[in-house]
Amino acid sequence: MKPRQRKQYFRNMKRSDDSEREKRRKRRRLIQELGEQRIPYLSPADPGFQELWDSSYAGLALRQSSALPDGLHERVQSALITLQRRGCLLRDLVRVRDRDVFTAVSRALVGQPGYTYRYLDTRLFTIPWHCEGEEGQKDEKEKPCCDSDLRDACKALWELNQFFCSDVKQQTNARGVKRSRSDTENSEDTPGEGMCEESVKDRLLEEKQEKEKKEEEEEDSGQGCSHSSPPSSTPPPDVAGLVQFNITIINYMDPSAMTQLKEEPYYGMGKMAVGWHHDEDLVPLSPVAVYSYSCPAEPKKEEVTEKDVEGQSKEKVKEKETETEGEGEGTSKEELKEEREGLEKEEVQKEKACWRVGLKVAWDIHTPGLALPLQSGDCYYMTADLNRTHQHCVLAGETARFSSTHRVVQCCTGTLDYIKKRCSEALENLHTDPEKNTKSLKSLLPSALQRIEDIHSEVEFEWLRQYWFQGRRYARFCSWWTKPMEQMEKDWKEMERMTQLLLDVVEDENTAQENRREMADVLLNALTDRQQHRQTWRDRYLLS
Ligand SMILES: O=C(O)CCC(=O)C(=O)O
Ligand SMILES: [Fe+2]
Repeated sequence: MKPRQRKQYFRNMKRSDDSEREKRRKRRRLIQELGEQRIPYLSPADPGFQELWDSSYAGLALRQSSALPDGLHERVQSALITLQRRGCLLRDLVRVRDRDVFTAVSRALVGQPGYTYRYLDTRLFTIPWHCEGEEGQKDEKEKPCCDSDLRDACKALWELNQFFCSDVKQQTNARGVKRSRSDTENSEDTPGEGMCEESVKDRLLEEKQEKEKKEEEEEDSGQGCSHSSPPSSTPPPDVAGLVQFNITIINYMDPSAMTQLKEEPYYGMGKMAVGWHHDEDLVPLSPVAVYSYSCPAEPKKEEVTEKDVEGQSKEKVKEKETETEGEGEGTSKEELKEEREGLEKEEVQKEKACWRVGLKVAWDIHTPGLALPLQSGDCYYMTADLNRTHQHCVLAGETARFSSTHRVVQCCTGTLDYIKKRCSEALENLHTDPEKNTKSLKSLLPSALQRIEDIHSEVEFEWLRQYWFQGRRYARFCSWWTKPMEQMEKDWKEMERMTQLLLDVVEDENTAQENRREMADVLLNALTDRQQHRQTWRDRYLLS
């Protein structure tokens, strides 16, 4: 970071502290205003549900389980169970509003070898999936990186991915995604998964205020649009007519094992497994495809099928009817009203037994929310700019449930190939004298030194520490990352060496005075930044 950038960085940090405080104050005030009020939301049984979907949630598509080949369901479901049985699904420690929290759902990232996915300050490393006809990914010693059980599981997820790649495209073409009225609105990422307590409660009203403020600012500056364009190296989401999903995050949660699920606070939709969020780190406008598999958690629950659950609640309704009839003497208006309310409650209960995805328009407290129930095997797609203009959450049902969420992750700075290239670039500046076996820096140009120190920090904080923190927990099942990370650690040690060499130059009285000052600047900035970041990571380790 250049000194000017550094100042800006700290100024921004201070500003974001101030705005956090300001937001908290606003939040408290708004919570009071909102009181017990709830914003309406619609479910399939409500009149106007389809119209609302068409008008305000047009980028959402449901694919019922029957759209997938039977064999694929079986393979995918058994793959998900394998991942869970093998202990691959773990709760992530993510950062939300300067705090480290565990996600309620357990997760694993499966996808293109060497890819990572970054969300809420946490980088996940892929368990590689295996393509048709391939023997299985080999690690550097040419041994398969996972055992055959896991390989088959990942292969099934790759197959599902292939299905989604072509099906999403067809669905989008067939339907011709209508532009929702929110298309012209701006959105900003709000804290996502793992979002907790007071944070969700007030966000909606706050969003409205922020949006108004933003619009004013934009009018002032004459800008129409505030979201940034994709980096130029980002491939388009759809190459040659195909959507290229490159990773999937597997989610798992058994609600009976969770004691503290948060209530959805704006609409009263029920308990949330994943709080309101936009998906992060995706190629702009790329779709997301989700496979939902609800399964009985405990062996003893295995006999209770969804049909049984439905049957049971019908039984109860019947019992009620019988009781009322049994009273014989005719029913008063009040009694009828109570009766109806009782039945409505039953309906709501029944609806909440099912897992659902909840959607809302970002920056909007007028459009009703949407709650879409998902039967086991159902899939849904979020297409066009739904993920940008809307937020989604996952509402827990009664059974345990897996989901496989396929995405087109930005790969410009998140792949092993990318970071390896960066390391080589930095190490090119290190010269080894073969005779004396001493090392020295080739270029002492401040811009070159700056670039190297930036790479040094990137390797340490975006890769090594992220890997030590959460990534290497997968090494037990899959050796794919082990060697590359060892190599990266060696490269990092060389970079530490280079920083030491730079210090030697700066301390050397024979170095020209003018250059010394500039070099010292670069060095001091890098060291101060790293010291701060290292402290943040120490705190994270202590909490984990
Ligand atoms: O499980 C789902 O249906 C979606 C989960 C989700 O939103 C996510 O993982 O980002
Ligand atoms: Fe999501």
